Amino acid sequence: MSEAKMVFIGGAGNMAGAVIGGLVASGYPAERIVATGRNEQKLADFAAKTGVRTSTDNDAAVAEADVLVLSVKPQMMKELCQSIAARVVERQPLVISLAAGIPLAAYRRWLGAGVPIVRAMPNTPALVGTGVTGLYAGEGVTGDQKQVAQKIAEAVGIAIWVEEESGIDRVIAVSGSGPAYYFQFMESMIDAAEKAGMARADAERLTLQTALGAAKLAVASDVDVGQLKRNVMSPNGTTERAIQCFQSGGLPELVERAMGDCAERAAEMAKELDN
Ligand SMILES: NC(=O)C1=CN([C@@H]2O[C@H](COP(=O)(O)OP(=O)(O)OC[C@H]3O[C@@H](n4cnc5c(N)ncnc54)[C@H](O)[C@@H]3O)[C@@H](O)[C@H]2O)C=CC1
Ligand SMILES: O=C(O)[C@@H]1CCC=N1
Repeated sequence: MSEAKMVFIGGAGNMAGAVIGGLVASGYPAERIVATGRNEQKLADFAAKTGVRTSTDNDAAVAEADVLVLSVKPQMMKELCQSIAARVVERQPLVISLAAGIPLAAYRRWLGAGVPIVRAMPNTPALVGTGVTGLYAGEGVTGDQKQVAQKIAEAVGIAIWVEEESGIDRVIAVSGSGPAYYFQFMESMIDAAEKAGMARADAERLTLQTALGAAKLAVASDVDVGQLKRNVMSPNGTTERAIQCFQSGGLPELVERAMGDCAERAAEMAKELDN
C-alpha cells in the first residue's frame, strides 16, 4: 500500500482533508498523495499544512492515480465523474467514493461499468486517527483492492465492511454523521453551563474533557455503556435527576428519530439523482 499513488479529488475539503491529515500523521508518505481542488489558495494552505502535492487539474491527477478517492459534495459528483471518465477508464485506478447518498449504480453510469469501485463512509475524527469507516465493495473489486481500501481506512481509525449497499446508509446514521451529534450535545452543555454562570472557556474545557474521558472509559471498559451510566448515578443523587430529565424529555426516542431521518435522507439523495 505504501507504493500506491493516491489522488483525492476535493482533497482539501473537510472529509478528504481529515483522511489525508490522518494518513500523513500515520506515516503514509505525503509525496505519494495528491489533493485536487478548485481554490488555489485553499490548496496552497493545505499543502503547507500536510506536505502533500496539490493540483487544480483533475484529469492530470487521475492519469497518475493508483487509488482515486472522490470527495466532492454529492450534488457535484455527476459532473465531476463525467469530466474524468475517459481518464479513469484508461488508467483503471481503484475508485473509492466517500459521498453520501450516491449508489454504485450511478458511478457505473457516469464512469463506465467496468471500473472497480468501493463506497467508503468515513468520519472527520479520521484527522486524529480515531475515525470510523464503513466500506462496501461493488462487483469486480478484487480481494487485493479490498485490502487496499481497508488499509487506508485503518490507517485513520477502524473499518467495517457491510454486506449490502444499504448498510452504508446505516453507517452514515451512526458514525458518518455521528460526530456532529456529539458536537451538538457538547455545544448544548457548554451553552447551558455558561448560562448557569460558568466562564465559557471553563465550560468548554470541562465539557470536552468529560466527553473525551467518557469515550475513553467506554472504549476501555468491558461493561456496556448502560452500566457505565449507572455507575455515575447514585440513588436519589444528582445524576439520576439529570438522566430522568433526559428520559422524560424523550431523548432516547429523539435520537432514534434523528438517526432514522439521517438514513432516510441518504436514501432520498439517491432518488434525487437525475441519472
Ligand atoms: N464532512 C463529513 O463529515 C463527511 C463527508 N462525507 C462525504 O464527503 C464528501 C465531501 O464532503 P465535505 O468534505 O464535507 O465537503 P467540502 O465542501 O468540505 O469538500 C469538497 C471539496 O471539493 C472541492 N471541489 C468541488 N468540486 C470540485 C471539482 N470538480 N474538482 C476538484 N475539487 C472540487 C471543493 O472545493 C471542496 O474543497 C461528500 O460527498 C460527503 O457526502 C462523508 C462522510 C463524512
Ligand atoms: O452531512 C452529510 O451529508 C455528510 C455525510 C456524512 C457526514 N456528512
